[in-house]
Amino acid sequence: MSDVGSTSEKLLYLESGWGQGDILELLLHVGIIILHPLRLEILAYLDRLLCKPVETSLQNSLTTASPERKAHLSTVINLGQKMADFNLEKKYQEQEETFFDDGREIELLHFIYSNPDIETIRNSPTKVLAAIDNFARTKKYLMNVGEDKGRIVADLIAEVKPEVMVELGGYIGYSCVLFGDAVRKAGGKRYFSLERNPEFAAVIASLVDLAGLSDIVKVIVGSSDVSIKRLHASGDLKHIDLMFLDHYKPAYTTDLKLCEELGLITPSTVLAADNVIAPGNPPYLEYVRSSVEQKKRATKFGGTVNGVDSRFADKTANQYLKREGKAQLDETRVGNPLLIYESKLVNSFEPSGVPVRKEPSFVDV
Ligand SMILES: C[S@@+](CC[C@H](N)C(=O)[O-])C[C@H]1O[C@@H](n2cnc3c(N)ncnc32)[C@H](O)[C@@H]1O
Repeated sequence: MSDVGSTSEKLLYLESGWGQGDILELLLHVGIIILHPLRLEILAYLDRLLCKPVETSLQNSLTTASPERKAHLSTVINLGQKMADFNLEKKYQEQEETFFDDGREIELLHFIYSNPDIETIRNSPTKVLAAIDNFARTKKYLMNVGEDKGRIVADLIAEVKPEVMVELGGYIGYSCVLFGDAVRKAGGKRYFSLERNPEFAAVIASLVDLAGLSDIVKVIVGSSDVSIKRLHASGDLKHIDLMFLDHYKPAYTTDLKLCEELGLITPSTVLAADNVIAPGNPPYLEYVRSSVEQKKRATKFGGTVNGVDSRFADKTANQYLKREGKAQLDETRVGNPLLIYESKLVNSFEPSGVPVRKEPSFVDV
């Protein structure tokens, strides 16, 4: 243990056969594991709350790590609440009992295309987003990521510069237009928007075309797991540099594990997951924060086939029941238990102005 605390640049190397006992347990508990083809590198990094006394030296090991090593970090950004003031003028309409799939998505298209200034909107992602926001502020609520949380991911795109980005859950295309534009500006090649509802997917495609982003954005219609497998099998998707998870909450974990199993997620991948605090996604948070040992232990006991974790409220589990029927999720997926994620909570606001409730035990970064 003292080796770890006093190590600034030196990294510990462990052969992939496990069982190194307490020291490993400690490192897995507090650290990031950087996966290497031949051996596992463990780069210790402590949350402020977890182990303050050795924070500095271990932080140094992070800051002095070579760019190559840093590039191997798998990162999970969990979008939560930011303490900046929310501008009430930007507040979306209240979310009603039925807040999507009631015709409002097509209404949105009529609203935008009947704008007398439509020709000035064309080929401008910013103006398309403003038009969508205008609808959601003055007409009906839309379940978009919105300006505040959207900016966090757009900044992340500028930093990560993904060649290929995937979003799970496109809805009417707000995140797709915002992030597709950001990926293009960052020099990226492809933005895949995976959307199960064909009507919503058609709305996305229409607004992507209006925004002039058809060269970079590809809208994929179908259930995310099926689409991921097909894109991988066809060779169209070989690696995911950045993934935005914003679809069916119980599918966050199963889809992430699928991507891990297919080798689409590597230690350089960054994940941004929306709504993990509110409405909340305990199984996903648990998975991305688990140690290798915890994951291995969990897989021994197995999951349920085609089941939805009982921690999800009925409302979440049945959100898409009307169209899609009962969710079919393969909860037996094991993913790649050797991947460990560094997890950060980024605070923000819902577009309705509601600050997402903070998780009691979480560390802000
Ligand atoms: C919260 S909305 C996405 C909002 C969008 N990302 C934005 O910010 O503009 C969730 C979307 O995920 C879609 N969805 C739900 N389950 C899905 C699945 N398994 N595969 C693909 N799309 C799914 C829904 O149809 C819905 O349009």
